[in-house]
Amino acid sequence: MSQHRYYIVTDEAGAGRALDLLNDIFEDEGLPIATMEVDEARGLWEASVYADGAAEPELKARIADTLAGPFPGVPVQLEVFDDDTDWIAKSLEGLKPVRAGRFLVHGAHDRAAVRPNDLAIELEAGQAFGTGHHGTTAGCLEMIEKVMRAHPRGLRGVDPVLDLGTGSGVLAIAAAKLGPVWCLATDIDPIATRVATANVRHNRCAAQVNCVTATGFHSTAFSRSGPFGLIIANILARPLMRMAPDIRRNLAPGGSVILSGILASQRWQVLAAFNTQGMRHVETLWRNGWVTIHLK
Ligand SMILES: C[S@@+](CC[C@H](N)C(=O)[O-])C[C@H]1O[C@@H](n2cnc3c(N)ncnc32)[C@H](O)[C@@H]1O
Repeated sequence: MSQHRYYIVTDEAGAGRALDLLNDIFEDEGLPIATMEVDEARGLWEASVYADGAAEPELKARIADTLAGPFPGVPVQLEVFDDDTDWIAKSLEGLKPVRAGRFLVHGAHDRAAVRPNDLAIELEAGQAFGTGHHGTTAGCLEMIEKVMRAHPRGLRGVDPVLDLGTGSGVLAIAAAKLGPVWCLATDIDPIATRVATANVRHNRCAAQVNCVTATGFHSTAFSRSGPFGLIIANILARPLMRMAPDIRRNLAPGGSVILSGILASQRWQVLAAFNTQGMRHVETLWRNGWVTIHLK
């Protein structure tokens, strides 16, 4: 199936503003929205909406309408990815590797950037979200390191880990690179599960990470592998709120939850949904208009 990316080129602040506006309109339709830096020297960023299937002139027009006020004269551009396009590899082209805490997420072309103390995650080409360039992924990487290093019972306190909505597998790989924990990585999208499996192998974490296709908690893999000491879920605010009772049920006593895919404006609603399940807020990280929340 082909995929389309509708995007505008702007600066960092503009990309953040476009991200908020596009999320307000298109989040409910489940369309992935992302910002990324495309030219560090010139300070250029792109804000993009991704959609599957045939190009939709109507969608392009709605995006243009949404952005017309704050971005007068800035055209909405269209890029088409066909089945053979390595779009993650493409999104990594020309981009510097991303640092988040001790992690360095990079493509094969940037192996030389890895420093001796980095926890390097090399992502193979694939059709799944999670290159580290999105604020939610970077926020989760940073939070995973904080939570896993600070646990009073050490890594035993977070083992096993669940990465719900694994995409490229980047967060499960990050958890595995921090130490000897076992991780269940699930995604609703079988293509993502396939890509994650390949990335897990490529990063030599296959003994620690098992990738499974599942919608929410609808799989016996959860009861077989859980309860979990750490649940990481970078999805979107509404599905996360709906899944709050399931997340709580699958959490081990004293366990931690890291949530992302949440706009700053949605933070209180998400916290309320998880407070109702008896969980309390520990810390929030902000990145490019997105928040990453740690609860216990
Ligand atoms: C924003 S991406 C996050 C990918 C990666 N974990 C990261 O942090 O970069 C969200 C992922 O969640 C998956 N997803 C969405 N709804 C889901 C659900 N109900 N159950 C499992 N996975 C879901 C999507 O297919 C997508 O791969």
